[in-house]
Amino acid sequence: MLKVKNLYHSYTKDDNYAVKGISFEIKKGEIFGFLGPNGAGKSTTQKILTGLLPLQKGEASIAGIDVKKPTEKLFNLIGVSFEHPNIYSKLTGYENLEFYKKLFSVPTEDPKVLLKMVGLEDAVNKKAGDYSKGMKQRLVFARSLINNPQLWFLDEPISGLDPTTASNIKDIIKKKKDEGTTIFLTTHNMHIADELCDRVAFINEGKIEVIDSPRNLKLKYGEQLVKVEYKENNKLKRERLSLINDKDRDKLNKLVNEGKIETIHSQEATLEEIFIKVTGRGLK
Ligand SMILES: Nc1ncnc2c1ncn2[C@@H]1O[C@H](COP(=O)(O)OP(=O)(O)OP(=O)(O)O)[C@@H](O)[C@H]1O
Repeated sequence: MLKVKNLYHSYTKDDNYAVKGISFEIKKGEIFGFLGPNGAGKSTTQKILTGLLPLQKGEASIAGIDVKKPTEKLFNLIGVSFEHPNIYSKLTGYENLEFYKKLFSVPTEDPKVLLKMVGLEDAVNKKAGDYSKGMKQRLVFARSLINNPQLWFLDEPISGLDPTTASNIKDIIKKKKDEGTTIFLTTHNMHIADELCDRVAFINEGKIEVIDSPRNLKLKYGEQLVKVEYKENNKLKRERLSLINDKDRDKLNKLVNEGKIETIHSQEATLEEIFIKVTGRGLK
């Protein structure tokens, strides 16, 4: 669905690159996470792919359409939800979506259905300028679905939302994936990446350091450990035991056979820990 090859971008049009030769592909129906700290080059890449910045160097195509020469056909295929809402403040939520709808030449969704889906049914006729920050974010999120996009760009879709709203937004993303939508998710929130993404790319200083599924990354870079609590001489003991180290495995087997274990938990590495291991820096 999306193919990117050797993409570069320089804001100063010299060899000072914000994006330094990145390549990746996203398959239809996949949720692909673009994970990296501030200034890594995530937004720059997303802006090139959505036609907001010109493609200076490299290749990119969406469903076979060259991003270098964006056409109406390409814009009909994509949806973009930005982190920082860009809306018409003087129009109501409903009017914002009605206006946006007219920009597409493909069948569009009913604005009221979309607004209800993101919990804005009571604010349909309220001026968008009077919406709270989270409401504006949900309005932009709903708006990005108006053309029922095949490739959906999401930039920090749950940042700053309360837990219930965030959970609703995550459910919508999962539902869209089940319906076959391909999703390019930009974030520095490792939890959402871990929960939603089929594969993630770690981007740092304009370069992709690694691309894999969260599960494979955990298996490859994480230590396989279990945390056990057990009683010995009437005292509660806690230990972290490796599943690959023979001595620790023997100890674990002994504790299991003797029936001493009170609690046991696997200790997987988080994506953030793996990111630090791979890039030598944190995600924030
Ligand atoms: N309009 C601009 N003009 C000049 N340099 C820019 C511009 N926008 C971004 N940059 C620079 O390009 C680099 C990549 O920035 P980018 O916004 O793509 O990072 P990001 O990964 O999206 O970060 P964040 O998580 O903070 O949004 C940074 O060094 C940034 O300072």
